[in-house]
Amino acid sequence: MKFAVIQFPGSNCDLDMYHAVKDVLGEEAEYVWHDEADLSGFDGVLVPGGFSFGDYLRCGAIARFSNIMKEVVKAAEAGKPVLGVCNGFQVLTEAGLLPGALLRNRDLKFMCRNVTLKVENAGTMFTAEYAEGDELTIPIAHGEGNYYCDDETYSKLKESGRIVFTYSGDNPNGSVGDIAGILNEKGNVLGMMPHPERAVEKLLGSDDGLKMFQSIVKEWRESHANYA
Ligand SMILES: NC(=O)CC[C@H](N)C(=O)O
Repeated sequence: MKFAVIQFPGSNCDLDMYHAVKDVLGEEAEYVWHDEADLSGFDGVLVPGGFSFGDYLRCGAIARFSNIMKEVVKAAEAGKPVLGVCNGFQVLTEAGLLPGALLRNRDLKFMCRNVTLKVENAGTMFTAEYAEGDELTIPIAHGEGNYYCDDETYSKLKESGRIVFTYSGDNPNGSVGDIAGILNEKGNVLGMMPHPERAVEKLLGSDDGLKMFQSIVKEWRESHANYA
C-alpha cells in the first residue's frame, strides 16, 4: 500500500508519520508538497500535524486552500482512506471533509502529554484491529484541540458510530462529548487530535497507535485482493 504524507510549510509531524508507515509498518510512503496537484498514484492520504502556515488566522484555515487539498477531496470522494492527525484534523474540518471545528483548549494552554483514549467504534477501516472499549495511551500536542459541533451534529455523529475515539476519564481540552476523533459519513476520512504515529514503538513509550495503521493496511489489502 502506498501512502502520501502531505507537507505544508510549518508541518512538523510529517517525519513521524513517514517513519510510522515506512519504517515501522513497512509500507510505501512518499512526501507530497502542498503545491503538488496529483495524488492519483497513492492508495491512502495522511495529513500530518504541525503548524501549517504558522497557524495564522486559525489552525488549518490557510492550508485548506493549498493546491493539494483539491486532490485530498478527490481521494476522499473516491473512497481512499484519508487520515488527519492534529493539525491534519484541523485542516480536514476547515476543508469541510469533517464536521465541526477545533477551538482553543479550554485552559488556553498548549498541552503536550500522554492521554488515555477509548475506542468507541472498532468497526471502521481505521480501528478494525482494536476491540471496542480498548484503552490506548497516545500523546497529544496541541493548543486548539477543543472539538466543537452543534447538538444536532453531535447526535448524528453519536447515533451513526462516527465518534471513533473519546478521551477516557480526563478530557484535556474541553471537547464536546469528550471527542478525540471522528469519521466522515462514508467512513473513509478520520480526523483525530492525538498522535497515533508517535505511539508505534515501545521505545516511544507506547505502541498503542500501531493497530490503527495496521487496520488501514489490512482493510486495503482485503479490498484489493486479487485471487485470479
Ligand atoms: N501538533 C499539532 O498538529 C498542533 C496543531 C496546532 N498547531 C495546534 O496547536 O493546535
